[in-house]
Amino acid sequence: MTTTRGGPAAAPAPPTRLTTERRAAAVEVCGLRKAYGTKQAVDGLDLRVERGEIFAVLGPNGAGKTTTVEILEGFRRRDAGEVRVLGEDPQSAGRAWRARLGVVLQDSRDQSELTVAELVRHFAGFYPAPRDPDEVVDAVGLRAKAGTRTRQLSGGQRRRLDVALGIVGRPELLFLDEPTTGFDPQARRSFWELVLSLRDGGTTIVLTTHYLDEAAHLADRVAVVRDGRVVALDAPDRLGGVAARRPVVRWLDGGTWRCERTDSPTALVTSLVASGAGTDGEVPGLEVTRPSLEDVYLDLIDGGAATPSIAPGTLAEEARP
Ligand SMILES: Nc1ncnc2c1ncn2[C@@H]1O[C@H](COP(=O)(O)OP(=O)(O)OP(=O)(O)O)[C@@H](O)[C@H]1O
Repeated sequence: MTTTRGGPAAAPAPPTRLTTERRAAAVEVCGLRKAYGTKQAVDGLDLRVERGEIFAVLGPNGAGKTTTVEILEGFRRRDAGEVRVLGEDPQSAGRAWRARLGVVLQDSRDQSELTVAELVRHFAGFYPAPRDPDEVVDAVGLRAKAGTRTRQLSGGQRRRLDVALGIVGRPELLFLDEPTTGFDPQARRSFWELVLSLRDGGTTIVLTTHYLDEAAHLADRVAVVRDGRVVALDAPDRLGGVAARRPVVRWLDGGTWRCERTDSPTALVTSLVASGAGTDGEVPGLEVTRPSLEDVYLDLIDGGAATPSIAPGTLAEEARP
């Protein structure tokens, strides 16, 4: 499996045309637009998801993520732009195309008298080459609940069942919309392992999530959507560019918190020690941190509320809670 990592550019280069080559990309979107009345929900969005990658779509509430993903899934019509999903236009693609997709929606409330194993078996019957239903139940960690009626599942167990139904058809492309909402920490971890194993088995995954740690752990690349457009696209550890990732050194100086963003934290710490910052050779409160994906994301969407805006190489005082 080839894991695609992003190129050096922080901002996405808009595709100039969509290719007609079937294996070219899992998803290609160019100039996508969609309005609801006067609300422009998607406003010229471009992106490209490579085959075999986990691609996370991040953005604040109302940014246009669900609208975009629903257009890709063929559930919603666009106003303008070009879209290819597995080489076809979702607006005109047929049942054979749909069978190549797996969709795990944000909100599935259907209650059933069927047991977990029965429902997964039932769904497997819709696809030409399904996975073994029992193996799928195992893979999502529901073996102990295989004989339980689905209406008796907890929220997190129901979400695992949704994932089972999404993958039983052996999809080439899997859409996961906020898949771990309601999961306990252990369930999230084991779900992450499942998603990675699907990717390693060749499934392309488009993941929408509000959990930045989830995106950081899973995604090969992330797109940040704001106001219906992609404002940044890169690997999680490269998003925002080098400057956004510059380490921050914090320390206490005579009762005042100070911090500095620097490319050479070791040199700064050495100089602090040499300058006798602490009476016992220790620098009080010393901390060296690298902005997390969450810090960079918050900077991208609200212009810097998350991290102190410190020019490289300058000292700054910082209020601390
Ligand atoms: N069916 C609809 N009718 C009218 N407006 C809608 C409809 N669906 C979405 N919108 C509006 O379009 C904008 C984009 O919504 P969308 O659901 O795509 O955002 P989102 O990024 O998925 O948000 P969230 O993170 O809250 O799920 C929002 O302003 C929303 O209120």
